[in-house]
Amino acid sequence: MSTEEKIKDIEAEMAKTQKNKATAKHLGLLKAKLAKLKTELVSGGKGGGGGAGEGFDVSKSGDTRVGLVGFPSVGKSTLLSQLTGTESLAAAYEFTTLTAIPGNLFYRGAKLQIVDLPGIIEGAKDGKGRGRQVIAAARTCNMLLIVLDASKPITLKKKLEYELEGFGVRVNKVKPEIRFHKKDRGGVTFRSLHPQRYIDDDIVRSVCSEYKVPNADIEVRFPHCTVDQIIDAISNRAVYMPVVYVLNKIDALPLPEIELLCSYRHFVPISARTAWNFDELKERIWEYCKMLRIYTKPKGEIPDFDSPIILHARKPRISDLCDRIHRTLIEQYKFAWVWGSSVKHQPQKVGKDHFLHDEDVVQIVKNNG
Ligand SMILES: Nc1nc2c(ncn2[C@@H]2O[C@H](COP(=O)(O)OP(=O)(O)OP(=O)(O)O)[C@@H](O)[C@H]2O)c(=O)[nH]1
Ligand SMILES: [K+]
Ligand SMILES: [Mg+2]
Repeated sequence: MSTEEKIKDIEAEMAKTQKNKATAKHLGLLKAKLAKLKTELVSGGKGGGGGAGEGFDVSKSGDTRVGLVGFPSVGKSTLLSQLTGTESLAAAYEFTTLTAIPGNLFYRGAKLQIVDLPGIIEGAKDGKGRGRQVIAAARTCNMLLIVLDASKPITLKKKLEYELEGFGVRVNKVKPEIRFHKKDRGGVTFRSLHPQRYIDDDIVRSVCSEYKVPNADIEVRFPHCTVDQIIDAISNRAVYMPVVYVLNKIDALPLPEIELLCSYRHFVPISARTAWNFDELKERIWEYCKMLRIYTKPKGEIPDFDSPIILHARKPRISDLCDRIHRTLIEQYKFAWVWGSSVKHQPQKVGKDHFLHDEDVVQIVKNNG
């Protein structure tokens, strides 16, 4: 049986199983199986049946990677061409783009790789179109622009999200606070100090057994964790993806409608064809990429504000900056002078564990200098 067929079988079984307390464990197990099979499809696991998760061969370049995802003919390629100057063929027929096309956007001293992707259609899991490869490529991005056609029903957004979520792409969600720790012995222990409506010992155990985890400690630090969240924690397959919804072809819409659509969270209306509202789009991309600009300052000189070092904001420290500048710099590191919002005094002497903020200026002082 192919992976697609197995997925169909499980979905059929889930559909006919009534949801109640007695079936919760069984359903949880089916969900875990389903998640596992779908991951196989996009990660090129065993036997996906024809090009499973092969993705597209685009080497990563630049400081971050932004993917363009959407239904056919919403204007993804037009957007890539206008935003980066790299020509990607655009036309009025569906599936004009058949592979991934990268372009570069230079913004605030950073180089962002924008990747145009083929259109996705409902049922990517069935291997229709290139949905799977598109999703495999989307998973490698640091953020996504979900491009929507403003003249089409906004409910299409839900269908796209459903496809992405099915393959472990968590759209604008934060990683839930679940501690998952594998052990050598002792079986599976599940703890939570919060009320749990959807999961219990049994369900957690069955998800663990599906993922062949015989021994582990699992602690849920919030109320009413879902089975899907437990599956994500145990399978480690989820990617937490910042997403901006780009509402394209706004030039074809009357003004009151545009105003309404602008008010939705995570939405940016644009016209790719006329490059309307690109300034806001770029600012949003920057915000969602969560990157920091650090300006380095050689002793006795002014910092080079044109070419910052870009760090990714999972709280970078001075030591991360050193690693970016040179592999062995940290060995010669004595201290650093920092100007900016991360310090109280301007400048302030800091150690290598100091956390940096966006636009800090740093002068590194070495042992021998
Ligand atoms: N009115 C209007 N038309 C647009 C805009 N952007 C793109 N289009 C048109 O929409 C059609 C599809 O554009 P593409 O850029 O090929 O769309 P795509 O999403 O890359 O399509 P696929 O690669 O086939 O998935 C073309 O005829 C474009 O000229 C826009 O901002 N306004
Ligand atoms: K098209
Ligand atoms: Mg295209």
